[in-house]
Amino acid sequence: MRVLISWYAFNNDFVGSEANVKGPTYQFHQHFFDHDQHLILSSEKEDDTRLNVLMNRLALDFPHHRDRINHRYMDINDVIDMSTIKQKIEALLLSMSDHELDLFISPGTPAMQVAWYLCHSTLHLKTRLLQTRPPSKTKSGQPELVVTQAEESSMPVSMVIREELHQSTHAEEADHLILPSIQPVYDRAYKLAQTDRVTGLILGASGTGKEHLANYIHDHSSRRTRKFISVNCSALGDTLLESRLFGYERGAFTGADKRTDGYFDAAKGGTLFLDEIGDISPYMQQSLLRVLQTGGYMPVGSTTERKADVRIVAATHRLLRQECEAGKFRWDLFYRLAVAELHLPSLVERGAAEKRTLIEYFLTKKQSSFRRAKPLKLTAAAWRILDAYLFPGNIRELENLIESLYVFSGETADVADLPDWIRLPSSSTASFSWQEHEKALIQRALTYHSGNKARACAALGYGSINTLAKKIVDYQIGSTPEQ
Ligand SMILES: Nc1ncnc2c1ncn2[C@@H]1O[C@H](COP(=O)(O)OP(=O)(O)OP(=O)(O)O)[C@@H](O)[C@H]1O
Repeated sequence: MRVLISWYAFNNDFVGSEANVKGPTYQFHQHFFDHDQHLILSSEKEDDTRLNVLMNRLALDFPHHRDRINHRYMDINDVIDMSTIKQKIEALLLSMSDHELDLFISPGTPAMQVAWYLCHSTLHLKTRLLQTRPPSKTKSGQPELVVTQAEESSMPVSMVIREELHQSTHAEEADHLILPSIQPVYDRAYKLAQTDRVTGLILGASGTGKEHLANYIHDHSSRRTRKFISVNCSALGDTLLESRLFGYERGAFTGADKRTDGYFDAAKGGTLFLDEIGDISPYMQQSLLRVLQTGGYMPVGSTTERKADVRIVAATHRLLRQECEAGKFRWDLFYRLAVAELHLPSLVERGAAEKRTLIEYFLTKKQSSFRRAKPLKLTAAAWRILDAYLFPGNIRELENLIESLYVFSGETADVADLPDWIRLPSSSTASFSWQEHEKALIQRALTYHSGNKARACAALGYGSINTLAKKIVDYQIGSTPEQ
């Protein structure tokens, strides 16, 4: 779909309280509009009388455009605040990234125009910058449409950023294995990284690489020289999570003997990764929503607000939309977080060929950390068993398995070197239900480690014991695990 997007011109699109037929928006419709949609942006929060006047006039004079004209309230307090304008239109453009976007830049304040230029040159979306030349400035006496070429040479800032990114991409390349099934996710993540503060929500089962992807976003953004801080939200109760995130003043609670900065301070200028966001309480959902809405936060026990200068990337293994539908997670927070939603597939969804490539990748990658002269080899029989195994713990389980093979095998790993639960699958692993498989695996790990949750958790490769504890409840695994 071809979409035209523009602000309206506060002065030029109006004569008094009427729409100006010589104004840029009207003229565009009269001479050049052949789009599937025109999205007119208003800086107001709601109820914009001027916008209504303009839209009514366009609908009246160009009835065949009527159904194609839409509007969006952008809620911009200060129309010369370039950074806020840029942030808001970045989010808008990313949400429409599947379309061809013509950015009509003639109407709007200079700050709005610069923001269009920056978004066009840094987001790598299918955007064109359009301007109109009024009849008084053309030889023909007719208005002309100009497609503005924002060459990189006219964009020194973004060029510098891109050059640095290019170098860092090379440095990081070895750590990211981007195979075809996740290429589109990483492409979207790259575009997200090019924005400054747009939030991202990564969805995917445990061990699918959510934190890895969040790291990739940070490494490819202009924030990469600052910190990437990862917080496992499910591991901390409300009070602890709140004081860790926002910091606290001296005397804020018993034991708070000195003023302490939180993760929002520590990650200043960088990226804050909120893992297991789906597990936070309604109270913390409200607190985070406030930060995302106001851009500020208050340390516990303080009355002074601090500005939050972080990009938030959140992740969860939960089906967050369903959690919202069930009333367990706030929709308003969901939408604030999910400006860019990224979904990582499980290993089962990624197919046999990619699983093999991942095994080979980790066999090679771990060689140097285990100081082996040659990469570990697998016998054909061991390969057959791994081909049949579904790896419910996804990449993390696969990576852990290769590490344990390096620890316990010689130059070649054979069937006998594989753990029991992989070598001797029970009838339940013949099932292709991911949940059944994971449940069986947890039961076996608990049996194997005599019910010791910490050891079972490490063997399963879960990031925290809380993840395991929750799964035990979710899957209704009894205290006496099945054999
Ligand atoms: N694209 C990739 N290339 C190379 N290694 C990867 C990739 N994706 C994930 N990994 C590796 O897989 C392991 C698991 O990834 P990660 O910790 O990001 O998963 P996760 O989804 O955040 O897990 P959890 O939900 O349990 O927190 C890590 O060691 C990570 O480095």
